[in-house]
This record gives sequence, C-alpha cells and structure tokens, in this order.
Amino acid sequence: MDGLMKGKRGLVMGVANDHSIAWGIAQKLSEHGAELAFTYQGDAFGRRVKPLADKLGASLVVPCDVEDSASVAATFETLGKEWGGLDFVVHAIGFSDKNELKGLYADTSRDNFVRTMVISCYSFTEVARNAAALMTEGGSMITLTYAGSVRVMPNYNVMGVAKAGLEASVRYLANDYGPRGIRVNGISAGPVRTLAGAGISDARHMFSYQQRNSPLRRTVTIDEVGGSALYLLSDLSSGVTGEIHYVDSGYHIVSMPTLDELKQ
Ligand SMILES: NC(=O)c1ccc[n+]([C@@H]2O[C@H](COP(=O)([O-])OP(=O)(O)OC[C@H]3O[C@@H](n4cnc5c(N)ncnc54)[C@H](O)[C@@H]3O)[C@@H](O)[C@H]2O)c1
Ligand SMILES: Cc1c(CN(C)C(=O)CCc2cnc3c(c2)CCC(=O)N3)oc2ccccc12
Repeated sequence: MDGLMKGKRGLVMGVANDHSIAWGIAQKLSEHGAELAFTYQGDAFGRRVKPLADKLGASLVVPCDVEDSASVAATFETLGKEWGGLDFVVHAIGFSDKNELKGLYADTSRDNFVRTMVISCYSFTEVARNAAALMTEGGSMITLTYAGSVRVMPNYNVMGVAKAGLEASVRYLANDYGPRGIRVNGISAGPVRTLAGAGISDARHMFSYQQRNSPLRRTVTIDEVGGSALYLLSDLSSGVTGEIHYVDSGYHIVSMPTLDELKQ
C-alpha cells in the first residue's frame, strides 16, 4: 500500500505482545507501506511475536538478546544477507530487576545497575552501530525513553539513570551519523499499560495521577506513540535529529495543572 513508508525496510526490536509500544509503532509503519523485520527475546516471546509479525506480512523474525553482542551482530548479519540494506530501526527495549524498581534509588545494586545500563542504554548504541553499517542510503533510528530520565518518578530509580544515558547517547549518535544522512531520535512516552509498564508497584495510582494532571487529562495509547514514530522514521522529519520527542499528553510541561483540587 502507498504511504509515507513505501519502499522503506526496517527492523522493529521490542515487541513482546500486542500491548507493546513497539507493536503500536509496527502497525502504523505497516499501514503506511513499510516492510518490517522483527526481533524477539527468546523462544517464549517468539511464540507470541511470530503470529503478530505474520499479520503484518513480515518475513524476517529473528531472536535477539541484547545482553549478547553475538546475538546483536547475528541479527544484522541476517538483515544484511536477506535485504542488503536498511532504512530504519525501532529500539523499544528496556529492563531492570523489578525488585529494585521500588524503595530507594540509593539501594541499587552494582550488578543490577550494570545489567540495566547494558540492556536499557548501551544496547541502543550497539544496535545503532550495526544498523548504520547497513544504512548505505541514509536512514532513521528511534529509541523509547521516559521522563523519569530528567525528573524524579518515584520507584523508577535506576531505570531513570539508564534513560538519562540513553537520551545523551541519542545526541552523540545523532552527531556521529548525521554526516551519513542517518538520523537518531528518541520518543519519551507517557505511561502505557504494557508488560513493562504494568508490572510495577503502585502502577494504578501513577496512571490515575497522570490522567488527572496531564493537559490532555488522559494517558497516551500505543497508536499515538506509533503516529509520532511514523513522523520520526519518515521523510517528514528529514531535518530532525538528536531530539527527544514527548508523547505524554503534555504531562512533562506542567508543575501544577490546576488549583481546583486544592480549593475543594
Ligand atoms: N510502558 C511505558 O509506560 C513506557 C513509557 C515510556 C517508555 N517506555 C519504554 O518503551 C520500551 C518498550 O517497553 P514497553 O512498555 O512496550 O514494554 P514491553 O514489555 O512490551 O517491551 C519491552 C521489551 O523489551 C524486551 N527486552 C527486555 N530485555 C531484553 C533483552 N535482554 N534483549 C532483547 N529484548 C529485551 C522485551 O522482550 C520486550 O519485548 C522500553 O524501552 C520502555 O522503557 C515504556
Ligand atoms: C511508568 C513506569 C514504568 C514503565 N516504563 C516507563 C518503563 O520504562 C518500564 C521499565 C521497566 C523495566 N524493567 C522491568 C519493568 C519495567 C517491570 C517488569 C520487570 O521485571 N522489569 O516503569 C516504572 C517503574 C516505576 C515507576 C514508574 C514506572
């Protein structure tokens, strides 16, 4: 089908199920004519991702565990062999030990700090380096971040530190690859009820707080994140690189949306 992404081929990393942000992005890209390849993290996820990928006519669905550099390299070797080139990459991967996503950030263990940084931050740099080698006609990459990188979100803890590093790496990668016509951007999404977004303590209260206090008075959907990803991965954003684009109902711009509640 014709559309913004007609003739473009790209890799979507991070679909776990049909609630995943990466799935919202993949659907939107496919609707606009993109040809997609997917990676999944291990056989358990593979059983969920393959039927989803089939729905979008994706022929390439490969395992990739970003804790294993050989696995990342093998993914792009396969893409190089099967496609020969690449126009875009979606990196929607993040993980930390959920037992350290509560209580004090100060209590973060060294092991989980390192592991969280490798999976949630460094993996985008490694993916970008491998992808850039295939983007011989230029290209566009995005990663998913969260406002917990620049402001304290209770319990987000070490994930906030990892996202701060991720957002800085977006800027450094944008500078490295700009001369080759490869753009690198981030989408900072508001809270979404995904596997990663729901499995946290007090998720219910955090969602309702954001619904009551964001300018749009609601949380965002994976389709809305998909729309902004389509913009950043298409030629509509040809002049945009190194940016963190917020898709969060405007939550991050307010300190106090209204005094009404206090007057009650
Ligand atoms: N859900 C939210 O509220 C929210 C908001 C802003 C940003 N994000 C970010 O969006 C991205 C996608 O998360 P989601 O909310 O769609 O949840 P999700 O659980 O659907 O997706 C997370 C993905 O990370 C993958 N992953 C984890 N460790 C991996 C590893 N070692 N190798 C390969 N893949 C691995 C999982 O397999 C899964 O597919 C993450 O980076 C997350 O931090 C989420
Ligand atoms: C929002 C929000 C999220 C969603 N988000 C932005 C994220 O980036 C997901 C972070 C995350 C990373 N690793 C794990 C989990 C969530 C839960 C399941 C697990 O085992 N590991 O996570 C939070 C954690 C604490 C507070 C708020 C949030």
